[in-house]
Amino acid sequence: MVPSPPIVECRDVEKRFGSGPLVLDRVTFTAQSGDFIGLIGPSGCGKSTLLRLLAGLSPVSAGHLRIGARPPTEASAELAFVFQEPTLLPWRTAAQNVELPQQLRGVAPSARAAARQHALALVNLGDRGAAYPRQLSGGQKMRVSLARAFTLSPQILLLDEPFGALDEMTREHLNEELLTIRESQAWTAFFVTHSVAEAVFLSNRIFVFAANPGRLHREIRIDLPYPRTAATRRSRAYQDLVAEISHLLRNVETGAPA
Ligand SMILES: Nc1ncnc2c1ncn2[C@@H]1O[C@H](COP(=O)(O)OP(=O)(O)OP(=O)(O)O)[C@@H](O)[C@H]1O
Repeated sequence: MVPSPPIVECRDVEKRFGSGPLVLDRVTFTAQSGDFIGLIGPSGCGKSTLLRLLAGLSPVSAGHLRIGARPPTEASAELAFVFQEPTLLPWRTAAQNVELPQQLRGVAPSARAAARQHALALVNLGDRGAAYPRQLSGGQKMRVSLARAFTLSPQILLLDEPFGALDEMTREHLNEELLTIRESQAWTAFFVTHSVAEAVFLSNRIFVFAANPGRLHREIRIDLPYPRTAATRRSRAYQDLVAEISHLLRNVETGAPA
């Protein structure tokens, strides 16, 4: 069988801002369609910067970065970005926030309405479209933010600590919902988190970054079967992986040998 071409090809990518220090040093990996890649590492190791490079929001300083064989700036229509802050416009309802990207792209109102309703239903907010952000909980606002990203039918979903500000229970629910949504959607995810447990739960691959300069230190495959559920968190295999990767991360943070 001929292997399918990677959806992301990143080879010897370097990044520095202006004449500042090297932020990312020779980062090399490929991602296959459907990968769920968790990015973890010490503060300042360049995780968010890598997402911005993938999104074409900032140029690489050196190296080769392609999204579906194209430079990131030519692939922006295939990407959606979800940030830690839900970034909703307070004067628009949840539904109006969700449809904003399509409105900006000139999509006709009837097609917008259908996509909006579908996306809100996906995140279990089908009946809250008329609510304003101030009337929603933190978890619901993040669901709206996810729904807004899904209306773009992205091939690649870039998530920068999307659940970092939420309490643990809400975060665990949203982790499970995200994986359920993934069963019906074909996106590839890059998910930045400071939580090893969250990264292990969601990902089939974890990239552990080291800092100064930021670099890809180690890749770990997470072979736990999908669908993953609350029972996954109770499993020995899951807990062992969380312990092992937490230990690795502590060593990366303190500079001890891995
Ligand atoms: N626009 C910018 N101009 C200059 N330096 C920047 C810019 N954006 C990021 N940096 C620097 O790049 C380095 C990596 O930042 P980045 O936000 O990518 O790290 P991170 O791993 O996501 O950190 P954290 O886990 O704390 O969010 C930091 O030293 C940061 O100060």
